[in-house]
Amino acid sequence: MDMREKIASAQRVVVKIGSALLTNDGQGLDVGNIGLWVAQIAQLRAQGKEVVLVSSGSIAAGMKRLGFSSRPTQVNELQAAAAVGQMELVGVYESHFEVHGLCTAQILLTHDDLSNRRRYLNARSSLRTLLKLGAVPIVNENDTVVTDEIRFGDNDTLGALVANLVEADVLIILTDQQGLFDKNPRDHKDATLIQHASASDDTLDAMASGGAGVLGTGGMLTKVRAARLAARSGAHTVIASGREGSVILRVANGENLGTWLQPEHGRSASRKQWLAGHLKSRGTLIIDDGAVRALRQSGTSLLPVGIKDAEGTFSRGDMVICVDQLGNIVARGLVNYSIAETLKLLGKPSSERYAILGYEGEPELIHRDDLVII
Ligand SMILES: Nc1ncnc2c1ncn2[C@@H]1O[C@H](COP(=O)(O)OP(=O)(O)O)[C@@H](O)[C@H]1O
Ligand SMILES: N[C@@H](CCC(=O)OP(=O)(O)O)C(=O)O
Repeated sequence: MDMREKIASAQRVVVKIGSALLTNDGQGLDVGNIGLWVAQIAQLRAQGKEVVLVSSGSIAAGMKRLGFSSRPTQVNELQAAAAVGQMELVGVYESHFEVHGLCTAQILLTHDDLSNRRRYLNARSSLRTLLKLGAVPIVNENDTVVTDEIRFGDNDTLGALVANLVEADVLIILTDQQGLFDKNPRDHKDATLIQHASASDDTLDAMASGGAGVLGTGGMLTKVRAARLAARSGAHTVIASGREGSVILRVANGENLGTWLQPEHGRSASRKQWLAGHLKSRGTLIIDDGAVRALRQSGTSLLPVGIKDAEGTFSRGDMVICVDQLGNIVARGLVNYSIAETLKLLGKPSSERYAILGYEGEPELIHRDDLVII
């Protein structure tokens, strides 16, 4: 399959729009272009694709509103600018998406939210639900509550983590350059565009280390690293110019624009590798024959009704092994409930979980996206 087919077959797309692009030469938000990107996202939605938008721009918008002539350097001033600007940013998006009959949702995340497994699952569940309900989630860093040490700092990294979180097929990073060049095109007129590379190619780092623009924070290096991070869950990354006409539609429909950074492994292989290599099992679920068949033959999620017993000390988000009643390993996956909750849910239909637990968790004990059949 070539680029055109791989990217064009993507069902779930994360679009990241950087500060360099979102602002009119540093003079607040570029409302006209935002309208054009929104229209393209609306078209992708009409094609049946799910889209999560990761948008920077709050600091740049707040700077204008608060009268800063250059980007503040103090964290508290950056936080103030972000808090003011985020209001305008989501307001602009909301009014543009409304024209296309789409509803938006604001998601502000911190590094901690994604490194803590429980919060990670909560964020993922909210995002999945929003996508299922047809809303367009608009994600930014929660700048108000973070300081230097715990910031993502740049939204490229955030975009990649969101791509991992929602298991996106493609991450499209829009910036003010046509893509990754072999050296910084701002300083070198003879720089040439890299059209296609493996995300894991470490020679890209030296090419990308030319620094950021005036408003952006990461430059190209964070975009290359973001592609590497996105590749860990099998996502493709395309870095392209947001100023190119219909860029989002053209990239998402497989046109050879910008820089395509390809993952080494496909999504399920990446997921398998990650589950196999990175997490220690914290417990075992003994599943009945019907559940074994459903997992093996239909690739379904694992529901509490198919569980005979559970052992271990696992919490929500931990990796557990699923075995049949003879002890043969069937699957491994990330469990949505702790051992105490699982023991209460054993063999029960999902519809009873509220009555049993007193709150509404996920219907699945392990979602099929978090499950690897052995
Ligand atoms: N090899 C390179 N290819 C393209 N751009 C580069 C390269 N090295 C550095 N850059 C710089 O990265 C900038 C884009 O990064 P940044 O300003 O952080 O944008 P954004 O806000 O969109 O994330 C470009 O304007 C460019 O000057
Ligand atoms: N959260 C910040 C974005 C951080 C940032 O500058 O990101 P980027 O422009 O993508 O390098 C904002 O909204 O201004």
